[in-house]
Amino acid sequence: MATSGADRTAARLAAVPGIRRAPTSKLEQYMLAGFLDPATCAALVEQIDRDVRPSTIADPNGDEAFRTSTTCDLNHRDPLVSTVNTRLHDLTGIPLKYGEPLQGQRYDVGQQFKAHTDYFDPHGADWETYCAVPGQRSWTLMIYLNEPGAGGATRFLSTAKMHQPETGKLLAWNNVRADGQPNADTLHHGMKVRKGRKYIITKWFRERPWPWAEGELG
Ligand SMILES: O=C(O)CCC(=O)C(=O)O
Ligand SMILES: [Fe+2]
Repeated sequence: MATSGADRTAARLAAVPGIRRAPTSKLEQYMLAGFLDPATCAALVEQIDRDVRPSTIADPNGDEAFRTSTTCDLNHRDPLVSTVNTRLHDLTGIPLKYGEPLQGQRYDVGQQFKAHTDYFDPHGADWETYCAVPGQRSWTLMIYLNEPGAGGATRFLSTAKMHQPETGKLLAWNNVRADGQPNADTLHHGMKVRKGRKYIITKWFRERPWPWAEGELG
């Protein structure tokens, strides 16, 4: 049976020239500067600006200000989106069908995504809605598309590391531990932008295939 291959992703990432592993045993995390060139980043920013909606969260916790950014559902029939998506899959070694559709996120001044994990709570009310078909999220890949004037770092609480936005830089981590359970040490905070705007793209991988529409993956 085909599998997502997510368990082999760390070894594959570790072999990428120029990549750095976060110096911690708490989570598997990698950083790669300049993964996307500035022109590609700028073109993605343009696409995000054309079509944003308020960002959402699973299992709302009553805090209306928990995630205040906007989100763009990128169009996978667009050649640029499709090329970037394929590159992210090649990097991880995870087949295309195990990926969620690529999203863009935009943060204006004062907007943030408070400390959260990207995996879904298996006991949460929204588990069925988000995970019945594709299962849990495994890896997260995110890429900074620009450098806001101030603020907008991604802070990992378990390592106390603040990842600063740098155009084209990729950040990757495994949301699942070696024993298959969600890794709470992946808790992270998309910090408030203080000046300018912040743009990123986010790619999440699943344990099982995503229900892609016919022809959408090319
Ligand atoms: O904006 C960031 O730095 C983090 C974004 C994030 O954690 C997410 O979209 O899940
Ligand atoms: Fe996140």
